[in-house]
Amino acid sequence: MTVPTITLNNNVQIPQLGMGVFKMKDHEQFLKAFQWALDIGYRHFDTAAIYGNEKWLGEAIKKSGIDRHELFITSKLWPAEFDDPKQAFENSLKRLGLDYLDLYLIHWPAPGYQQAWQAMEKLYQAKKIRAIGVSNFMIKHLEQLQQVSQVTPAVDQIELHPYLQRPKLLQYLQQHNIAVEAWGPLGQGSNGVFDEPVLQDLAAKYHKSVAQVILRWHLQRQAIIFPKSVHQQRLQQNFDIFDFELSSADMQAIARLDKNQPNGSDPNSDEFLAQTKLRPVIN
Ligand SMILES: NC(=O)C1=CN([C@@H]2O[C@H](COP(=O)(O)OP(=O)(O)OC[C@H]3O[C@@H](n4cnc5c(N)ncnc54)[C@H](OP(=O)(O)O)[C@@H]3O)[C@@H](O)[C@H]2O)C=CC1
Ligand SMILES: O=C1CO[C@H](CO)[C@@H](O)[C@@H]1O
Repeated sequence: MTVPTITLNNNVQIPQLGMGVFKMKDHEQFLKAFQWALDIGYRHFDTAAIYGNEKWLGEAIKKSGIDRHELFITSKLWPAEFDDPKQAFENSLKRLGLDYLDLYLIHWPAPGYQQAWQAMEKLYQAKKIRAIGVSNFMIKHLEQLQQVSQVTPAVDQIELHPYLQRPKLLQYLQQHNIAVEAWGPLGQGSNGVFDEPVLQDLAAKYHKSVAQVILRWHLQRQAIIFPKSVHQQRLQQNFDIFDFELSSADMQAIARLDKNQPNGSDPNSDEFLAQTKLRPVIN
């Protein structure tokens, strides 16, 4: 089955479902999970320099023999590398063994992101990246960026799940033609969302798992998703979400679960800002 695509604001097509590779720390497990994903039909992979596994992704791609043009590969610029985005980008490409990226994102809106964005615009204009975007940007960051940019971000990759739905930000992104990417679409497997009775009832109603109901909800909100799993059955399950549709009443029932409750870091905290100054550990 071919995953449906979303058309980004520069007409690039992105598969709406992919696989994320955050916290995939074991080499053999990584190679296995990638090949399972490819066999199931995944073609979109989301990584970042800070995940420390770009090299493994490159190795897995090469080993699989798949045509590069069939894949959609995203990586991200970590704030400690805002001083030289071109070098950081080239290092990512080298680790991935690729000669272009499909999507490259500013990972967090840490100080210096406007200048970093301008450097990314140059890489985009030089056609080394098919699309550029941002991650963890709130409305105020997008407005500040607009003042210094020539290129509108193609996507904003933000934490989203039933307990963190961000309706105002989503409305802003839609109005500005910026596609939504949901990170932690399953609440990172740790925020209790799998135990939510409303979702469990919907899972029983549609004969699907809670994870599938959540992922389907994201799709129907037009979000691009890349749930992470190192288990073959879960990778398959997370892919089997195109054969049912949640009713609008059920979409509304999930909308009522919003608690505005993030799992991720507060980008304004001292702890987080200190973390963004650490250079990625590269394998
Ligand atoms: N831009 C940013 O700041 C961030 C981006 N990301 C990106 O988003 C991707 C997805 O987010 P992520 O943080 O991984 O969290 P997810 O919401 O994708 O959850 C992953 C967790 O859920 C478990 N899981 C996966 N599928 C199922 C299933 N069907 N049933 C039960 N449990 C399941 C996984 O376990 P197991 O592997 O054992 O199956 C893992 O523990 C990342 O991999 C990364 O690419 C993530 C964080 C921040
Ligand atoms: O994508 C992410 C996961 O890894 C980082 C930390 O190691 C996070 O800060 C980031 O948002």
